[in-house]
Order: sequence, then structure tokens, then C-alpha cells
Amino acid sequence: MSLLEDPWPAPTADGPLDVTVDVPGSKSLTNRYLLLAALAQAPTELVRPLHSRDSALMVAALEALGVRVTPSGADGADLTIEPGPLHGPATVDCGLAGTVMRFVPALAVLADGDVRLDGDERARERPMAPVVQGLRDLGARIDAAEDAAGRAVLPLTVHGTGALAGGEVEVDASGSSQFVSALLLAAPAYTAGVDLRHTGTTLPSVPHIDMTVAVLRERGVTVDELTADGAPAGGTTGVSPTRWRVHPGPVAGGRIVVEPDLSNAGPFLAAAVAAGGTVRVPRWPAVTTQGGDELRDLLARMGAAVVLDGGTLHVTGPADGRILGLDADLHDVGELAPTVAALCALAETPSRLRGIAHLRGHETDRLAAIVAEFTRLGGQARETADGVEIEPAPLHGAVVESYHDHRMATFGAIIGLRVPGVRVVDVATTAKTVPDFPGMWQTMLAH
Ligand SMILES: O=C(O)C1=C[C@@H](OP(=O)(O)O)[C@@H](O)[C@H](O)C1
Ligand SMILES: C=C(OP(=O)(O)O)C(=O)O
Repeated sequence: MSLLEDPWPAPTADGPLDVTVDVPGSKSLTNRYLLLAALAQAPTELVRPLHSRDSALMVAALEALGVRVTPSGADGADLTIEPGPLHGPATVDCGLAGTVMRFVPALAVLADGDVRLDGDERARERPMAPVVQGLRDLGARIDAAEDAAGRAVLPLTVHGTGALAGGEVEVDASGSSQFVSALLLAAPAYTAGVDLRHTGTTLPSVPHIDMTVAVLRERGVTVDELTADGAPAGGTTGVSPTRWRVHPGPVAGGRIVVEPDLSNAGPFLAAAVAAGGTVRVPRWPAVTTQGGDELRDLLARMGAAVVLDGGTLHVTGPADGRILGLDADLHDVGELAPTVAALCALAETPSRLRGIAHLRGHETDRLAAIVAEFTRLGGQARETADGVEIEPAPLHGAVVESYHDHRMATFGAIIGLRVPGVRVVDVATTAKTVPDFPGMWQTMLAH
């Protein structure tokens, strides 16, 4: 039976929730730790990593380059990564994972042979040029396909020589923070490290760059956060960096406990807002670089009671069921937009989500997808230059398209809690970052 032909009936909520949901590990942290483990001087043990399509693709990429990755821990759910020399020729499937298609080429330049990267059909449309050009400027030889506008896209072949000169590079990362993260992550292994200046006018998803800097530092790498003219930035300076200098040097191995994925906690926390009652997420970090932490503020602004107590986040939906619309700039946390938009779709007042033009280059064009699917459900929404505007409207059931986008599938699931007859095409696409979303959703509702 193909899920493409048989859409998933999104369950409605029978009443208020009262449930604790154990959320799997962070995609962004897992894939960064995996990549750094491949460059480390000693083995790395990842405790509670994510096991999903995106992390499996990263593991497979490392294995293709000659890194040994084995299950470990009492239940075999941890991972031990044993680094070694990186070898080509190799073939890497990027699927639709931004972290794989952007980060792995920066590692592949260190292999001693050709590494070919390709991915899903949509992956061939996602922007890649700043990574390819940046690596070329740092000394790499890469052959890449080009889109109609002549920009580099997948598939591509990195002609690795076992080393990369590194040095100074300018990158316009206004399309994705991953262009910066990619070039910083493998930089400690480049001969001169990397001194990267962002030249674009905007920079989305800055917390994800902060995450890259934080994981590098955790592994013992020296990273300077700077302004364009070289003054200190980041940290306690209160100045946003636009230039990062990663010094060449060893990367430490060791044991790392992976935080739960706070963005993937989103649909479950949103369920408390949509259905009423309380959803609790344990192991919510007190301090984190995950942009998903912003959910605490966003859900409170929509009428939820949000309490972080003893490491567990408690979200309680509004007692009268009335969800407030939201006017928010999601530039830093675009990853949360489909989840937030689903709640806006159920809200009693209009919403405006701004600062997220770059979502057009995500798993699908998410602005177009949100508008199309909300309209299909009877709603009224409009795409703006940099976001979406959503008007309250009575909704009805419909078959919601997910466009191979895990977050559009969960968008449908959230709305389905309140709107009978919502069915989601290809709910299995949620496996990109959650191992068993439909099962977790049913279990949550059974409580
Ligand atoms: O580096 C990362 O792990 C990510 C960065 C962000 O990408 P963009 O900057 O393209 O939004 C985010 O949306 C994505 O889900 C994960
Ligand atoms: C944009 C996302 O993913 P990717 O890492 O593939 O860019 C996402 O998970 O919302």
C-alpha cells in the first residue's frame, strides 16, 4: 500500500491532553556532532542521537568516506564513531537533507579521491552555489550541475586531494545559514582554517550558526566571532557577528549527550494549544543554541501557559480554546514556521509571519505550501514578499499535500486535531527527522 495513494487520516483530539512526550534527539546537533566526529583525533560516543532519515544519510555519508559508525550503549541506540583517513571514490546520497548536502562537500574535500553527491529530485533545486563557490575559493576542485540561472546545484563531484588550503572566503548566506555552517564545520582540518565573511544583507537562522560555533568550541576548536572589520562580536558583546575565523587544529572526541530536538517538539507542544490540556517535554535544556527554544515565547504569545520546571517543559493550551493570532518575525527560527502557521490557522485573530523569504528554498517552497494547503482547508492566506498572512476562517476537512516536507505533514496533523476529515498525503515523509511520527502522535492522543 502506498501512502502516496492512501493519505493518513489525521486524528482529531477527543478532549484535553495530559501527556509527556519524549522527543528524539536534535537533527541539527546530531549531524554536526557526526561530522566533527569524522575529523576528531579519537572516537566519539553520541548518546541519544537522532535516528531518522537525515541522520541515517549523514551516517551513510561518513561510512562511504571510510569512517566506522557502530551502535553502542545499553540499548544500541547510541553511536560510536571511529575516525580515520577519508577516502574516495565514494558516492553520497543527500536525500533532501540540507545538513548533508551542504555540510558533507566541505568534508569530502579532505578525502583522497572523488566524492559524488546527489539527492532527491527536490534536492537538486535547493540552493548550493555559495557552498560550492566557497569551497572552490578555499582551494577545492568541484564539478557541479547548474540550474537554469547557472547556479551550482546537485549532483556534484568533489575531487578530493586529502587536504584543503583554506584561508579567507566571502559567502553570501542570505539564502541559508547552512552555507556558513558548512564552511566552518570542517575548517579546523583545513591547512589555514577558514576566515569567512558573510557579504549578504540578511542572515537567516542565526541560532544555527551559533550552534555551529558552540559545537566547534565544545570539541576544542578555537573560533573567533567578529564584525566585518575584525572587532570582537557574539557572546557577551551584544554585536552580531558577520565574520567567523576557525583556527586549524585538532578536534576532540569523547562522549556527547545529544539534546532533544526542540523544533520537533513543536507539533506536540502545539497539540496542547490546539486540543487543550497539557503536553510535557522532558530534558528541555536550560541553555541551548537550538532555535526551537523560541517556541516557549511563541506559544505563550498565542495564549498558552508555558512553564519550564526541573528540566521539563509544560505547555498548557488556553482554557477557553481561543488561540491568539501572531505577528512575528521568524527570521531566526524559520524552521518553526509551518508549526506556528498551523496554530495561526486555528487562531481567532489574524496572523502575520515575517522575515522568512528563505523558506522558499527549504524542503519545498514553504510559503507557497502553507498558503495552498490552508486555502484547501477553507482558510484565507496570502503570500507576502517575506512571509505569509493568515486570516481566521472556519475550516473543513481536505486532503493536505505534504510536498515531501516533514513539517508540512505535521502542519496537517496539528490542524487535524480540531478539524475533522483532514488527511495527509505521504505522512511517512516525517521520517526525515522523526522516526515514527504517526505512532508518537497516536500515543500522545491516547492519553
Ligand atoms: O544548520 C542547520 O542544522 C539548520 C539550519 C537552518 O537552515 P536555514 O538557514 O536554511 O533556514 C534550519 O532551518 C534547518 O532546519 C537546519
Ligand atoms: C529546513 C529544514 O531542513 P534542512 O536541514 O533539510 O534544511 C527543516 O528541517 O525545517
